Amino acid sequence: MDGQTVDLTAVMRDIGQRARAASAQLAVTTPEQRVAGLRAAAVALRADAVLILDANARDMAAGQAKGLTPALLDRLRLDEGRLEAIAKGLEDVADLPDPLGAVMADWTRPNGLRIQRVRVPLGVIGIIYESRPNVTADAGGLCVKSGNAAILRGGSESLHSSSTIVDAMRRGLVEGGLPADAVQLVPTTNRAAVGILLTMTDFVDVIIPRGGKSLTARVAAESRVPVIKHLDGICHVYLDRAADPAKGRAIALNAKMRRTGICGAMETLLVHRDVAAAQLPALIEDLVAAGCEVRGDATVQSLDGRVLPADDADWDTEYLDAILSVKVVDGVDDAIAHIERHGSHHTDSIVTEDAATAEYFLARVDSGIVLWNASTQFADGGEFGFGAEIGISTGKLHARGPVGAEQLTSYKYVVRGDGQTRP
Ligand SMILES: NC(=O)C1=CN([C@@H]2O[C@H](COP(=O)(O)OP(=O)(O)OC[C@H]3O[C@@H](n4cnc5c(N)ncnc54)[C@H](OP(=O)(O)O)[C@@H]3O)[C@@H](O)[C@H]2O)C=CC1
Ligand SMILES: N[C@@H](CCC(=O)OP(=O)(O)O)C(=O)O
Repeated sequence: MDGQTVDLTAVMRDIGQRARAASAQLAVTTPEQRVAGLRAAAVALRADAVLILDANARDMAAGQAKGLTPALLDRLRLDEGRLEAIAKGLEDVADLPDPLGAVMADWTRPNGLRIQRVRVPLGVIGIIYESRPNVTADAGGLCVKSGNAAILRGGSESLHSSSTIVDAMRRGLVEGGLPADAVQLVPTTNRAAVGILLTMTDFVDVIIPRGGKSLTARVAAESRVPVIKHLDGICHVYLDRAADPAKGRAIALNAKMRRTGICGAMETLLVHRDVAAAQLPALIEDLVAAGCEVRGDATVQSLDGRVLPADDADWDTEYLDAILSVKVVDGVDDAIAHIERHGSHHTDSIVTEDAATAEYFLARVDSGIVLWNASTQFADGGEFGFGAEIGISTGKLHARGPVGAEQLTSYKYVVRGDGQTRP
């Protein structure tokens, strides 16, 4: 619909109304129906492989013409293997334990009233995310599994790919007995549609923004719908005085270089002053050999001539690239203070053999995920056993860290009496 004169508000309200109706239907489906719908959606994705890959080739050609970086093109690209992984992902989500209807607490009051706290869907979830077609299927699938209707607004470069994925999913959902409108895609790249979505309080229960600074600023300024933030990851690894050098080396290299463009990649390495000279040279050697640019404070620079100077802006930068800032700190309190000041409450890790220092760090660093002797790249729903993820919540309300099907639910109280009235 891009390029046409359309009443965007009417389009978005129609999407909202359909989503609301679908969410009411979904909320009372059985676990078996949702499994059948998701499995049928996976079958439909496989059946539409040629169409989807064709659409993706068009997105890729436009992305190349637009000058997208290799990392962004890789994010956008589908092939048969990736498409199969997406379909398999839907089946994995289908096979997860059903999150709905679980009785979380159950008690009877002296007056005989029986009260149960029961897990229910959130309702309609609007998800705004980058040009990554697999997120379209993962997010739609997790919403359906948890009985929610999804309104998906993927990145503009992925519109053709995401449209064909959503078309296939909707057909599959219907074949499986679920409403097609359980998953809808905003059919335009016009960012005004995002603005409308953020204010559709009658139809949308939760907004999940998954992206960087520009999206953050807009959502903070305009959203009237409650938000579960999935924002930037300025993630740290702290090498403590009691760090095992081999673990530190392996973790730092993996945290930075396994995939540099993801939100869980380490952006700043903090090193205890007492071990900087002993541990940093080998670690910098590994990073440089792997193609990483290292920027550091004066002490770090003195240890290796290839280290470029870091300035104040580096500590607040999410490079999403093969660049790392390294800072020497005076101890765990200094590291925690740095993370509090410059981090983004996403994922932070300590490397140490001292259990007391590790527990001190884990208790005090205020991030969705805190790790001990493990890479920040484990910030991922799949790695947590959630089957897939919407992303990593960097907010504190409702859900923190990886958001899977269970995190897309709320609860309500079901009270059963036999005629009680309140005195
Ligand atoms: N916490 C998490 O789970 C995740 C966080 N991220 C973070 O996302 C960032 C990288 O993503 P990036 O490629 O920059 O994504 P962007 O923030 O550029 O884009 C994400 C989505 O937001 C939309 N958007 C961006 N700005 C606006 C605006 N002003 N108004 C309306 N819509 C807008 C984009 O639309 P359009 O296509 O029009 O640009 C796109 O759909 C990093 O900071 C990364 O850490 C990424 C993945 C997961
Ligand atoms: N959590 C996922 C990556 C999510 C993510 O950051 O995606 P993107 O920024 O689109 O590359 C993972 O660890 O694989």
